[in-house]
Amino acid sequence: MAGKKKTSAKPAPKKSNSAKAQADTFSLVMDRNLALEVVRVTEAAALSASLLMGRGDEKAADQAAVDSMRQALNSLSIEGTVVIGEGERDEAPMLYIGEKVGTGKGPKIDIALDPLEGTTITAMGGPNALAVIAMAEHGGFLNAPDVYMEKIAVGPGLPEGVIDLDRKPAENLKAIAKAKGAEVSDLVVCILDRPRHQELIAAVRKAGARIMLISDGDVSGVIATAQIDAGVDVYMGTGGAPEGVLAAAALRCIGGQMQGRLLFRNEDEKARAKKWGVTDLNKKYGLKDMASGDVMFAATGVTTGPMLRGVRRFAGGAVTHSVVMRSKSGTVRYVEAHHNWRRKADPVKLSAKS
Ligand SMILES: O=P(O)(O)OC[C@H]1O[C@](O)(COP(=O)(O)O)[C@@H](O)[C@@H]1O
Repeated sequence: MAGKKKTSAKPAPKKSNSAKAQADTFSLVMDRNLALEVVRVTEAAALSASLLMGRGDEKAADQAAVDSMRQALNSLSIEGTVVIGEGERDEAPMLYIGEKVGTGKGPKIDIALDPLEGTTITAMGGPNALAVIAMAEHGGFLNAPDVYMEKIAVGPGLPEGVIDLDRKPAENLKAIAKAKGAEVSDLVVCILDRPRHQELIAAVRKAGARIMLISDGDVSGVIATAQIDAGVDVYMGTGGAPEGVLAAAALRCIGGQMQGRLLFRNEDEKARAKKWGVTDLNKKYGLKDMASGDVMFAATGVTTGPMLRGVRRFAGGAVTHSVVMRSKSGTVRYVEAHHNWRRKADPVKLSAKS
């Protein structure tokens, strides 16, 4: 009958247990190798951007990171597609949304990236700038347009549903404090220091919680909620939607809860979202709506922050500090790499030549 799938008379022989185990091992090894390869990509971007730290030129710092990240990505054995990148093709010539990256031979992978998360931070020599990338199986990331996103996030170990974007800040804080067996006054809320957050800041203060205002970099602001040493209990506020997806990828790996909702300033932004397949403009996205399936996240510090140390350069080399994590295994691996330009040429100088 038309439209009905043919079934073969003989069922396909079942894979023997050992063949299946072999296949699983292969995919595990491939993934593991990729996780370490991916760190080279963020290292390359961070090394390049770090040369422009404190030089007051945001564009140059971003461009340096983009060039190096792209070059490093193209050496990976993957069939990669950028889904969260530097912008749409007509406005971003490199690492634009839809750009194919990698050698083209290898697993089909969707990529969310921000070669320099914290362009202003880097230009000013401030803390906490990162080179960031996340990978997922095809279709694993929300195709978030470059608009704002309202976000709320907490770290692992709290009951599901403890946060809700539709609740007032005071209600969320009360629920988080109760779940932690603490007082609201014990909590620290990380918020981007922006005039648009005046009302939120006032509400959090009225509720009695403490606040850590950050000048930029809400990917690390969200991740901080999952790091005991960072001293942040909850992230609240509005930042970039692409950064929201990157932060969600990280929380999928280390645990935690996050919700996000796209915010549109005009009809053009709404049209852009529709173009990327967003049908419900008011949807409240959970972690898995933003980053699903097996997800990998890697970041290298450009400047020092609570999660990662920044690039340290010295005669003949540099030291980078990175983190790589996978949702499948939950392993969080910190990588301190000592780069020796006497043995391996400085990638920054190499990319300047090409
Ligand atoms: O500066 P705005 O417009 O408030 O946007 C907030 C976004 O900017 C950042 O602070 C920095 O982003 P860039 O590195 O692209 O400049 C993000 O972390 C955050 O999501």
